Amino acid sequence: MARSTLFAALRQTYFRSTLFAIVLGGVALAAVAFLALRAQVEDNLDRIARTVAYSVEAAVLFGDKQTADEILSQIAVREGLVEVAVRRVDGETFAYARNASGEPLHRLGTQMDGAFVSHGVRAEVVSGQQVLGRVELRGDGKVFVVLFFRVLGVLLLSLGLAALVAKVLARRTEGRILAELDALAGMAHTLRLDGQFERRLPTFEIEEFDALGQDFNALLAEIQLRNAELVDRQLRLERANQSLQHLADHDSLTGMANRARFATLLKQALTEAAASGSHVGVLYLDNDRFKSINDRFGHAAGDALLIDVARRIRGAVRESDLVARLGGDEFAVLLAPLRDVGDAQRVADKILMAMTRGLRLADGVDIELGVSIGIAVYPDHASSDELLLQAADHAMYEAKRLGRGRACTYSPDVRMEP
Ligand SMILES: Nc1nc2c(ncn2[C@@H]2O[C@H](COP(=O)(O)OP(=O)(O)OP(=O)(O)O)[C@@H](O)[C@H]2O)c(=O)[nH]1
Repeated sequence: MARSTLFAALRQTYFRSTLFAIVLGGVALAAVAFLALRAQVEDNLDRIARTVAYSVEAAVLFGDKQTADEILSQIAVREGLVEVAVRRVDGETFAYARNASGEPLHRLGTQMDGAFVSHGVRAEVVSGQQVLGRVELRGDGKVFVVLFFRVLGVLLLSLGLAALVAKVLARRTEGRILAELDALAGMAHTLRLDGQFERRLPTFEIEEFDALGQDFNALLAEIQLRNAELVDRQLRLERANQSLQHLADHDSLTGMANRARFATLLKQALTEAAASGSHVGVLYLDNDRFKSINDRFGHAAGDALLIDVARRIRGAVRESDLVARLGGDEFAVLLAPLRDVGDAQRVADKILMAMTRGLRLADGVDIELGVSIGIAVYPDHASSDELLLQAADHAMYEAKRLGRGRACTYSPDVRMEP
């Protein structure tokens, strides 16, 4: 199907209807003008015919052909007749005058007159009750032609003007429709590209477009509302996911990372260290004689101690280092990146220092803190995450064995008991 724009279709309709109206109006007006003029010219010729009949009555009555000819010549010239004749009752021509001219307009007038106007313009020459003959004449249609073409000219001018006004008005209407339709289509297109649903269409002058615009705005408001709801729902879901993820990754008592998270990040750190050739340190911490604290001061006091130990470890390491509670009274610290084993030992010493001050419980009882720390460094002491954690664990037991409250670095030479 051949497509056309709305405006091409509108323009074609305007053009056809205007042309049709102008042609129809023009033909009707030209016909009316023609008939009115013809009636006037015929009236005039009838009047002239009667004047001629009256003027030649005496000449016809007395058979004075010469006088009749003269009268006919004078009247023909004065009234602009092409020819005028007086014929007797038996049809014989009694007098005749012709007033021919060669000019084209005159010739055209004569033809027009012959074709449309003075067919059989006649008047009887009567003397008393007796009919002496009849006058036959043919007018010069020049006046008729001039008048007719003038009327036609004015008519065409008026129709041209009407066509021009119709065109200007059509363009104006078209412009209004185009502007409002453009605004509607432009909005739909822009929205499709940028999705900025807070935009709104202005009010329109054309009622139908205005109704469409208002419906469009209502739809936009609806979409905006739905979007806001969706975004809100998504945010809540994300928050729920984050808190679920946090629960899955963290120890609920101390808020530190749990064993699973520690294992994941340790594996990741070793992969990166293997690629970059750097070191990764693991500190394995176990509270000293924690069982007796539980037994002496109660489980809640033990919990408070675990929370405090976690806080102290956290405070002794860098922000980028990971502190995790592996379970029970065991903690681990992931030191990544790490320059060398010496740095890991310094961090362990810092942690031990942080434990020197005791913990005062809510009931005023003071508890002494103590941790044993095992140190292992990749790639010096182990080649994988599991072996590294195992090495740190072994070193921690070595620290316990050597008297607790100290740090011990993994050494393959020493046989370590778990
Ligand atoms: N309060 C508290 N106690 C816990 C928690 N998880 C484990 N424990 C206790 O922590 C104690 C751990 O004791 P162990 O590490 O085996 O032994 P220890 O008394 O610390 O002795 P050493 O490790 O040899 O110095 C056990 O009595 C556990 O019941 C916890 O979440 N809260």
